[in-house]
Amino acid sequence: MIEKRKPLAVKEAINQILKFSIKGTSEYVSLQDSDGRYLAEDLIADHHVPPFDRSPYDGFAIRSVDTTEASSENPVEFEVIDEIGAGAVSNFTLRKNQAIRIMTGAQIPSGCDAIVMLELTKVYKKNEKMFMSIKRRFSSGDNISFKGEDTKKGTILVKKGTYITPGIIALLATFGYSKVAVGKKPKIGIIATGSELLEIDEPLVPGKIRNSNSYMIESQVKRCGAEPVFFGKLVDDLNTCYEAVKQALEEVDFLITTGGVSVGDYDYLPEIYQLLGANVLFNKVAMRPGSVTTVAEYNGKLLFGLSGNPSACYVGFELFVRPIVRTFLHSNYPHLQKTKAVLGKDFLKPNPFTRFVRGRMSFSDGTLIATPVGLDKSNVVTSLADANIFIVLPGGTRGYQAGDLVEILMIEDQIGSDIPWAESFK
Ligand SMILES: Nc1nc2c(c(=O)[nH]1)N[C@H]1C(S)=C(S)[C@@H](COP(=O)(O)OP(=O)(O)OC[C@H]3O[C@@H](n4cnc5c(N)ncnc54)[C@H](O)[C@@H]3O)O[C@H]1N2
Ligand code: MOO
Ligand SMILES: [Mg+2]
Repeated sequence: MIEKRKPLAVKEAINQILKFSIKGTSEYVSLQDSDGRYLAEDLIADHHVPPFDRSPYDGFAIRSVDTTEASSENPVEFEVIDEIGAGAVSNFTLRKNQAIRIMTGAQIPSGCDAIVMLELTKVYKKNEKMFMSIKRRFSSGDNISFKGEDTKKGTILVKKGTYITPGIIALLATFGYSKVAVGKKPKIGIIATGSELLEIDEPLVPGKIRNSNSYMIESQVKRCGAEPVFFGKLVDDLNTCYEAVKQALEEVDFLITTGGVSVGDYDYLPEIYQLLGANVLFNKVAMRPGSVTTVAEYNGKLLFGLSGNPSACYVGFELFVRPIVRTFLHSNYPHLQKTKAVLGKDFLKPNPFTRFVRGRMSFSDGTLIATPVGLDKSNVVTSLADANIFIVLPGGTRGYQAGDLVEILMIEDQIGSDIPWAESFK
């Protein structure tokens, strides 16, 4: 008799897995290599920015008090006593009606309390000396970029657990982080099972297809910030697969298998979990695609038994593996971001189980549109190329029409969410 599996609600399935989520260790990498990683320590300003009062313009440093009488009819004359570019510091202190020619980024000279842009001055020479005149008044503080106006020393600028973007790289460089503490990438083992699978460079022969899942998973593993370790594609043979799974488990933090997880004659994963003595958390989820997704725990390590069907495999990864990886990486936002969008075209299939329709988001006049892409079948591979969202259609509904408001999960977003999106789902 075929085993009858009891489907678990998606929310329950994710909660079961999260119980086994762990934070990984951290490591130091060079600033350039920290791109796209997750900060393992707060980024703190260790000095004021800017570190000194500086000029935001190319112009002249003056004392505003000397401009009190300046007007278009009464230009006020200044003697130019020095000139400095960014990086240079003037040794002079401004006295009455003196100016220093100063370029953008240079430190404000002592005595100066305002900067006049070059365009507002007339520059001329008299008796071998440089002069300039201005025709308007300036107030103290005009055009000065003050020390600490960007940020003050000691401010926590980015919290640990944040995904490192180019803007954060700029801050890390500003504060001299030549080495950056980041969450260590988990090693994720990948095993593809299936006697029908060909290598990607093999020609097609009757009954066989090329292995696409393991490459897809490798790419998903990298997209979510982990390190893939491919252990090969295996024929459907119990002993071969069991030995490979057992060996791989010793070398990785998490293991993903694809295929062989359903109830068929050559689906050996259920037996492998038994032989290992692994604790199966669930082997059926009330969702489409990916209802056969199985997750087991073995000595604290999670084994993700993803479906062999490409779309089901893809969805299973994003829903179940991604939050575990992101937690491991110290992210404070391990969950997929969820938002609402307007359905771009009819989706009339009734939904006994919660459905994760591969879709693409776009904007139209400021409205977020979610359009299903390709055939909505679990064995379909082509729809994945265009997908950047899952449209979540809750179980027990009769289908949806274009214009309906639907919830979407953003699978290409790197920031994530601290709110488990599945909380509101059955
Ligand atoms: N009697 C039942 N049959 C099936 C059930 C069920 O509940 N009762 N569930 C169906 C569902 S739902 C799914 S999903 C699939 C899951 O199958 P498996 O995870 O056991 O995967 P396989 O049988 O190994 O392969 C399924 C399908 O996927 C293709 N495949 C496998 N690996 C790859 C790969 N690396 N790259 C590309 N394509 C791959 C494989 O050729 C098959 O076509 O079971 C249903 N059956
Ligand atoms: O697991 Mo299957 O993908 O529900 O079609
Ligand atoms: Mg099968």
